[in-house]
Amino acid sequence: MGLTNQSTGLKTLKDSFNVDLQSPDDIVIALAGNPNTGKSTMFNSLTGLKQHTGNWPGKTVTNARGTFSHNGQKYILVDLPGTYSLLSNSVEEEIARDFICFGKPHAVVVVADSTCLERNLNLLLQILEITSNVILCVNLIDEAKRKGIEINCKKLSHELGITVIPTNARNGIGLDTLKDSLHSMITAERTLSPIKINYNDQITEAVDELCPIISPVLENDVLDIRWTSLRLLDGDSSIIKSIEKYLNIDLSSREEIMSKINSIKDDLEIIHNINIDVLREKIVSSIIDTAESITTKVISEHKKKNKSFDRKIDKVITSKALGIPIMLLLLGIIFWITIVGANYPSALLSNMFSTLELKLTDFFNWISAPAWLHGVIILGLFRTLGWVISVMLPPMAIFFPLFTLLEDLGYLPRIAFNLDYFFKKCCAHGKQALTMCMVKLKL
Ligand SMILES: Nc1nc2c(ncn2[C@@H]2O[C@H](COP(=O)(O)OP(=O)(O)OP(=O)(O)O)[C@@H](O)[C@H]2O)c(=O)[nH]1
Ligand SMILES: [Mg+2]
Repeated sequence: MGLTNQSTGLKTLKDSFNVDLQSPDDIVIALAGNPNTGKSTMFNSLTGLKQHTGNWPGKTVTNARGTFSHNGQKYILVDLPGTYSLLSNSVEEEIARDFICFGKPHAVVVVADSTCLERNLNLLLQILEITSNVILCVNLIDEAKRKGIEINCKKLSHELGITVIPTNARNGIGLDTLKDSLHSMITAERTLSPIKINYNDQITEAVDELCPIISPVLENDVLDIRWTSLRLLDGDSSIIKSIEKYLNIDLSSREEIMSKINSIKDDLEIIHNINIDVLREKIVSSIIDTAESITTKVISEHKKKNKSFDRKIDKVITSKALGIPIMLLLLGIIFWITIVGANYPSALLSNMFSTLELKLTDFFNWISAPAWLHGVIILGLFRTLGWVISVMLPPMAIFFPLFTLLEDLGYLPRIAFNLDYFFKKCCAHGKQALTMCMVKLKL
């Protein structure tokens, strides 16, 4: 397919996404996927950078960039925020969608969590509607193995019509194969024809009717016309804004397009009883059905005792009745251990600094240092440093390991789940509780 010749989007990449290509031969790769699937871990392994990673969803909130070379070819890797779809339900979804649509990366590597493949395929299928240059990394294979889940990657590749690589981003397993596959993709002459989502007849007819109207307006090859038509029909106003922002085309002022969209929508509602909500529901269920049918063909699950035990624990710690009390109790215990436990090392450190201060004062007296110098260095700098260390260090040294323990046990996403209801009330998301927690502690 010779992706090195692709030039569309290079200007947009630099101007809008701050991805500066040193040479026109540089290849831009986007890392996309559901939250918490190991994208940043893979990004760090490939580029040697240190993007923030952790065992809860929603850590990466903006695009991060890094580079690596393979077989003499330079690759620019862009780590996108984790998203469950590209239907612009959140800012992260818009960031990821806009980069894939308008940044026109040469290829997209979708990092999927192999322990819940079906949910991850929903996003993959949506990305395949926008671009065919996609490689799927079935990540966390070690976790899948532990849970008795077996994925037939060869069959999955055949079903999807794209390259599928089993990976363990934490240990770097499969990353060499990924680099080789990227190399083959950019040098290959053949065009990929991956699987497409099958929508019902009424939706397909509606899209077919809108495509010829949209096609001459949008620049050649910039956006997939069918995908764009579907977004316009399902009332996604953010795509109109993004088209204006990145392509400088104001669709909302094109009378012929807007009236055609409205007349198709009216026909769908009057003739087929498909209003905008039903249309969205049908689009989403077509994606889910396709993902489900593929998953059942490629996955085999051996029931393991520990899996059902995990589920039982999950049911209790996220239940309506016990979820919040258990969370408050656990966080209360951690808070108590942090505060009470920190008192002892704090007192020790404080005593140590007081003794040291006396000794240093004796030393200053011995050398007959002026009072102002003693005031600045000992009573000012040294005493403040001593206070800060004795007060701040012990709680941090206790809290962070405990927080890491909760993270490794997988409890943090459960906290986000339990708090989601309350955060939603103020137009936020439960996962922000964890980010808030980290920011508060860093302060
Ligand atoms: N066991 C195992 N853990 C992994 C693997 N890949 C990543 N992880 C862990 O999974 C967690 C999430 O990884 P991240 O790289 O932060 O995930 P992300 O997809 O960037 O997450 P968001 O930015 O929130 O979307 C971290 O604790 C990683 O160490 C893997 O292959 N196996
Ligand atoms: Mg990340």
